[in-house]
Amino acid sequence: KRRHKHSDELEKKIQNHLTDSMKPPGADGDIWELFAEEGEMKIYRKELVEDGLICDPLKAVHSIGNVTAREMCHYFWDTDVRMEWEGTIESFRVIEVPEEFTTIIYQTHRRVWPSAQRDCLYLSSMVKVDNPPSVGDKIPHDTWIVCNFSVDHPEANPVSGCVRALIEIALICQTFITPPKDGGPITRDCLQCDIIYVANVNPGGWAPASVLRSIYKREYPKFLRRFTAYVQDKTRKLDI
Ligand SMILES: Cc1cccc(-c2n[nH]cc2-c2ccc(F)c(-c3ccc(S(=O)(=O)CCO)cc3)c2)n1
Repeated sequence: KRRHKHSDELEKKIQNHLTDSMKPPGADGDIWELFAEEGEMKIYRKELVEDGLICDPLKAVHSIGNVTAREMCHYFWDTDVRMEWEGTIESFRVIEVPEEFTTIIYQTHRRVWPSAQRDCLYLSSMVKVDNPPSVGDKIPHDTWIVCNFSVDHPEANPVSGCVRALIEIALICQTFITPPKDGGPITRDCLQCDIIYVANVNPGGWAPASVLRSIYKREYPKFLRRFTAYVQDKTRKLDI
C-alpha cells in the first residue's frame, strides 16, 4: 500500500478533498464569499488569518465543454507544459519522481513588491478516482484529481531570499457525456467537464493583507481563464 514516503499522506488528502472540497460552497454551513464570476466560472473565498498571515481559502467551480476530466488534470499536472499556462512562476525544477504520476517540484514565483519572493516545494500527484461521490443527480463518466501539497526534501536547494509558501491545492475534474440524440458516435461536442479548484496558500511570512488579497483577486480568475482556455485549445485538434 505504501508506495513511497508520502503515500499515506497523499491518500488521506485525496479522501479529504473528495468529501470536503466536492461539496458545493455553502453546503458545509461555511460562509463562502463569491468574489469573481465569469459565465460558468465562480470563485469563492473565505477570510482567514493564521498567526497574522493571510491564508484565505479559495474555492473555484467551473464547467467547460469539449474536454475530459483526464485531459484537464493531465495538463495541470504535466510539468512539460507548465510554463505554457502558468503566469506567476519564475522557475521550477522536478526534484524527484517517486512514482509514475507523482512528482516533487521546487518552484519560485515572480516577486510582487513590497513582499519578498515566494517559493514552494510540493508533491504533485494525478489520480483517477474510482468511486467518486456523485454531486447532485448527474452521473459522471469519470473523475480525476491532481493534489499538490507542500513537503520537505533534502535536495530542494532553494533560491536564497525566498520565503517558503505552504500549499494545499487540488484540481478535481469530472467528465459528463451526453450521447448524440441520433445515436451517432460520441464526439468532443458531447463532453462537459465540471471543475473544482481549491487552494489554501500560506504565504509563509509577512505580506501586507491588502497586497495579498489584491494579488489573489487578480491572479486566480486569470489563472482559471487562461488554464481552461489552454486545455480547450490543446485538445481541439486531438482525436478523441
Ligand atoms: C495563480 C496565482 C494565484 C494566487 C497567487 C499567485 C501568485 N502571484 N505571485 C506569487 C504567487 C504565488 C505565491 C505562492 C504560491 F504558493 C502560489 C501558487 C499558486 C498556485 C499553485 S498551483 O498548484 O495551483 C499551480 C502550480 O503552480 C501553486 C502555488 C502563487 N498566483
